Amino acid sequence: MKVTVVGAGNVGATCADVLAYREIANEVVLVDIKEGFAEGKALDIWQKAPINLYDTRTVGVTNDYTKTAGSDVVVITSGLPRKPGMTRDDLISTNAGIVQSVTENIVKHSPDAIIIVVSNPLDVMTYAAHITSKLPRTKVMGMAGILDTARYRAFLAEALNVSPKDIQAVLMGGHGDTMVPLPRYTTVGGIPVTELIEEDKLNAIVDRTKNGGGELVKLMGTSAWYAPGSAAAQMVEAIVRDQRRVFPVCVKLEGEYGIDGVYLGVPVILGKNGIEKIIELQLNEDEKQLLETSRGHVKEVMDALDNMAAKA
Ligand SMILES: NC(=O)C1=CN([C@@H]2O[C@H](COP(=O)(O)OP(=O)(O)OC[C@H]3O[C@@H](n4cnc5c(N)ncnc54)[C@H](O)[C@@H]3O)[C@@H](O)[C@H]2O)C=CC1
Ligand SMILES: O=C([O-])CC(=O)C(=O)O
Repeated sequence: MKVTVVGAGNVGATCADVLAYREIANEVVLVDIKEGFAEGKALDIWQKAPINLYDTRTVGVTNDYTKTAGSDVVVITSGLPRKPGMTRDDLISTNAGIVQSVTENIVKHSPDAIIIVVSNPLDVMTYAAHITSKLPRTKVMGMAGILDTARYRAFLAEALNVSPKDIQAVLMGGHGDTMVPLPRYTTVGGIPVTELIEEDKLNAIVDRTKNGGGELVKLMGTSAWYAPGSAAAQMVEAIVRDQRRVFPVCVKLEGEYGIDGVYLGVPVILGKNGIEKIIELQLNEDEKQLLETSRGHVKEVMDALDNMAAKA
């Protein structure tokens, strides 16, 4: 299996590293626009192979998409990360152009690839990649839900002093402050989380999860990469190994949850064809309201992108 990662920065290089050392692909091609940058990162990852014992070949290129030809999966991480004081939506004007031009190059050289978008603002960059690619919606998706759920699970594990391995959870909606963690679908070793933690503590964890990206931006001056890069690699693994894993993934909704034409995180089955199935949960009235707020926000940013395109 051949996987391309576009953007050799913090998230892209981390994703490529996980793909290599976990031998998720035979070949990983790293692409960046900065001269020599992807080549250097790929070489560094390759030089780690004799230490960590893996044989995935890692190749770096500067904007040369011929080397990406025939990729089975492509992860797009190219674009600006936010700085303290910015929202993800502030990145739209720069990142939309980058994501669109990268997608054109990808599809030209790997017409059968499944595309995983990571660049922010995530839901709207998934929209940009999907319309540019002209691929079916099952083959163009965004990574955010695994990351947001992982943050939620990590905070819960800390609060309950249990292993994060035993926390199962699902989270829906856009990748932003309006994301919708679902305590009703959160379990700890099979036990509903609501039986193990007080309501106010759980609410505080939900709020911290919603601001999880911003918390790290404030601490580091740029956004996170270890968990995001690993989350994207986990999606690649589910596809190339046809694992049929159940993850929250950003995809274009076409009537599911009563929503049409908006890109939102929902639970899906991920396998060799990409999105194998969208799972429709029976949400209660409160959850439906939260999802509707999230839909409204993502739709506003999608409209902003359409307006930018109309003026261009
Ligand atoms: N979906 C999610 O949950 C997450 C999304 N992100 C987003 O991922 C993106 C990347 O973040 P980082 O890796 O931290 O940023 P970074 O600045 O470390 O890396 C971005 C890389 O993209 C490259 N690039 C820019 N234009 C390009 C083009 N046209 N072709 C190829 N490469 C190009 C840059 O040279 C740079 O090396 C940001 O938009 C960030 O907001 C970050 C974390 C989580
Ligand atoms: O916060 C950011 O800008 C990057 C991101 O999406 C995240 O870490 O959740």
